[in-house]
Amino acid sequence: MPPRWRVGWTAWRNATIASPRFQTWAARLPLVRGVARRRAAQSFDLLAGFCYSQILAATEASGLLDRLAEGPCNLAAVIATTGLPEPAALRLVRAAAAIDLAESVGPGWWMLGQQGAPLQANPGARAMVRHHALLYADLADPLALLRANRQNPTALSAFWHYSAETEGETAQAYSTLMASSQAMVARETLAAYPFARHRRVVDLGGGHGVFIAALAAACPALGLGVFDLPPVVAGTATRLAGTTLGDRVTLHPGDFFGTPLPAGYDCMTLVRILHDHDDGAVEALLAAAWAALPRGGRLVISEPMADTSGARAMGDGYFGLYLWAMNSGRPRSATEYRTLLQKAGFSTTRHIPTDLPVITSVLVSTK
Ligand SMILES: CC(C)=CCC/C(C)=C/CC/C(C)=C/C=C/C(C)=C/C=C/C=C(C)/C=C/C=C(C)/C=C/C=C(C)/C=C/CC(C)(C)O
Ligand SMILES: C[S@@+](CC[C@H](N)C(=O)[O-])C[C@H]1O[C@@H](n2cnc3c(N)ncnc32)[C@H](O)[C@@H]1O
Repeated sequence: MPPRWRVGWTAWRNATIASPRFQTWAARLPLVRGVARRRAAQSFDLLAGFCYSQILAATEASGLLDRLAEGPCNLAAVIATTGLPEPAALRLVRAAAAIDLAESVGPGWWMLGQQGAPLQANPGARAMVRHHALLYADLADPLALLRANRQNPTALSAFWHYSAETEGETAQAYSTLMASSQAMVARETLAAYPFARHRRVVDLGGGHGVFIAALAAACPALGLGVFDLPPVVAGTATRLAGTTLGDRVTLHPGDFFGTPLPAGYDCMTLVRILHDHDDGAVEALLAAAWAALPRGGRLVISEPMADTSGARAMGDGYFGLYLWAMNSGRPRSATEYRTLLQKAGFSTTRHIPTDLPVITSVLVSTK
C-alpha cells in the first residue's frame, strides 16, 4: 500500500482541481489564471492529439511540408501542391498554421512555422510520421488491442518481423526505416560517450550500418563490426560495398539469441535493441554480451527509456503502446536496466544524460 499521506494528499488535490467551482475561481484569479489556462489547454491537447497527428500526416503526405520550406506559399500553391479542392486546401493549411507547422506571414501567404521547420528538416522524424499509419491502424480500438492476446497478428508485428528466415523485402523495409531515423540517435549517443577510448566496437543489431558509419567518421582509428540477422546483413553489405567502410567494417550475420556473439571487441553497442524484447530475451542477450566481452570491456545501451525526466510521455506513453502493438518488448527505465545488467554480471553501470532524452538515453556498463 502507498503511504497514507500520499493517498490523502492526492485525493484532496484531485477533488479540488476536478471541481467546476474551483476551476472557475482559478481561471479568474490573476496569479493562478496562467496555470489554469495552461492545464485546460493541456487537457484539450490530450483529447485532440490524434487530430494534430493527422494534420501532420496530411502535410507530409501531400507535399505541403516541403512546399512551405521552399518559400512563401499562397492558396493557389497549396492547391497545386496538395491536389486538394480549394476549401480543403485552405482547411489543411489553416489547420497546419494552428499547430505551428505553418505560419501565416501575411494575408493569404504561409511559410513553415516553428514546429514545421525542424520537422521538415528531419528525415527520420518524417519517416516515422509516414510509418505511423500502421501504428494508428493497430490503435483504432485501443482497448481491443490491450485485451488481445499478444500473439495475434497486428500491422506492426507484421512490419517488424525479426527472424533469420525473414524475407529480404521485409528486412529491407524495417532496416530502411531504422536507417533514416538513426542520424538523430547516433548524434546523441556519440556526444554522450567517448568511443575513441576503445580499440574495436561491434554494433549488435546494427542494421544497415548507419550507427557504425557515424562512429567511423567520429573515431577514425576504431576497428568496427556489425552483427545482425542474415537477411539484414545482406543489405548492409550492399550499402557498405564500394564505400570506404567496405573494408573497415566486419559483418557478422547471425541470431543474437542463438549464435555466440563475436569475440575480439572491447566495446559492444545495443542501439534501439533491448526495448524490442521481453525480459527473458533481454536477460539472455545481456548475458551473451557479458560472456563475449573481455574483462573491463564496455556495453553501451542507447534507446529511449521509460521514466525519463522531461520525456515521460514518450516512454511509457508512446513506446509503451507502440511496443504493445508490436507484440514484443516494453520500454524500461534506467533503473530497471541497471538491475538486469547487474544480474548479467556487469560490475558497474553509468547513466549518461543526453541533450535530447526524448530521442535516446545512454547507459554504459563495465564487465
Ligand atoms: C532563432 C530564434 C529567433 C529563436 C530560437 C528559439 C529557440 C531556442 C527555439 C528552439 C528551436 C529548436 C532547437 C527546436 C528543436 C527541435 C527538435 C530537435 C525537434 C526534434 C524532433 C524529433 C522528433 C519529432 C522525433 C520523433 C521520433 C520518433 C517518433 C521515433 C520513433 C521511433 C520508433 C517508433 C522506433 C522503433 C524501433 C523499435 C521497433 C521500437 O525498436
Ligand atoms: C529496431 S532495429 C534497430 C536497428 C539499429 N540498431 C538502429 O538503431 O537503427 C532492431 C535491429 O535488431 C535486429 N535483430 C532483431 N532480432 C535479432 C536477432 N535475434 N539477432 C540479430 N539481430 C536481431 C533487427 O534485424 C534490427 O536490425
